[in-house]
Amino acid sequence: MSIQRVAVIGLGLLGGSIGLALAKHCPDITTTGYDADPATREAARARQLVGTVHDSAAGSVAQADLVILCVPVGAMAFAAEAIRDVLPSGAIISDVGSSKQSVVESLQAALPGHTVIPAHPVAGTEQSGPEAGFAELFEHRWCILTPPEGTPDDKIADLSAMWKRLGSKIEIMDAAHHDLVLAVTSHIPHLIAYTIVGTASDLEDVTRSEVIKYSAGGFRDFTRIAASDPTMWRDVFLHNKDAVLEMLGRFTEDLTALQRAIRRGDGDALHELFTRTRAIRRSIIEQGQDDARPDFGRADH
Ligand SMILES: NC(=O)C1=CN([C@@H]2O[C@H](COP(=O)(O)OP(=O)(O)OC[C@H]3O[C@@H](n4cnc5c(N)ncnc54)[C@H](O)[C@@H]3O)[C@@H](O)[C@H]2O)C=CC1
Ligand SMILES: O=C(O)C(=O)Cc1ccc(O)cc1
Repeated sequence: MSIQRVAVIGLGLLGGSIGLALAKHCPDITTTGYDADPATREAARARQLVGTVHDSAAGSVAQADLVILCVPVGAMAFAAEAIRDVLPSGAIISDVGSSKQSVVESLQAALPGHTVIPAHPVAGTEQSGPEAGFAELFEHRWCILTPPEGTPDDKIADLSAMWKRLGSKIEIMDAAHHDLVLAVTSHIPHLIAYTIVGTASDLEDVTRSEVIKYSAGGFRDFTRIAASDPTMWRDVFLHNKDAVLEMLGRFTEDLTALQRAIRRGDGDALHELFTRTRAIRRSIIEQGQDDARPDFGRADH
């Protein structure tokens, strides 16, 4: 049976975008929603992010055949516990969290006997909150599903079909593998951006105005990433701790090797690495995986 009633818990960037995308691409699907923050519920009503915004999590999921938790990964367990007693028995419970292993564990613990299919739409911006969402966020983007062993195939097919209707491409993988891959492709890049922007602004002989004035190049891209939501990213690092620390160890070794090459004047080592990384960027563009929308994710979006 295809999905007909979707409840969205958490009506910020991701939850709001899902509501708007369902309205755009799946007008046959009824949407309800809830957010713990009353001001966000008001804004969600004003923007019509979902069909009906409820004042309780329980009210929003009572009729749902799919519930999508769109809250920071550290809040997933609380959000799941809040619907435990009212979740319809056949409903799929899913989420959009940026890390998956700890999320699947807490959802299964909070909702025993329910079908849990974690998902990660690899689509977002540095913005957050109910004003930030837009219907096109998921178009041409990957959505990674990490169903635990034993998940019924028809439920995976139903959830995949819905994400495809929102414009996403589907990949299925193990939660632990997801967390390692995303640690190196998303989480550590964010950590580097937070670090470099922090380092630059801490320098005693570089004034804040100089940081702003000369941030036209690569540094400007880092400032966009470093403007990402502090609560969300705190939770990602605390909940994907092992994978992040593993990849951070490798990154630190590589950084040390570069430090040595610079100190020794080893231009060949630098040139070899920069040639390799340039080829990676070019192959991403050739595969059409770069951002086709020039204004996508920019601060002035
Ligand atoms: N921001 C991004 O670019 C992406 C974020 N994600 C993931 O999506 C999730 C949501 O992120 P955003 O939408 O960006 O955050 P957001 O901050 O825009 O929205 C989160 C919303 O959850 C609400 N909330 C928190 N605890 C709650 C609870 N217990 N019950 C109900 N509502 C609650 C907050 O009030 C807030 O409105 C996170 O897990 C994040 O890792 C995934 C892909 C991209
Ligand atoms: O804004 C950007 O560049 C992002 O990288 C957005 C993003 C943030 C978190 C995710 O889990 C997925 C995508």
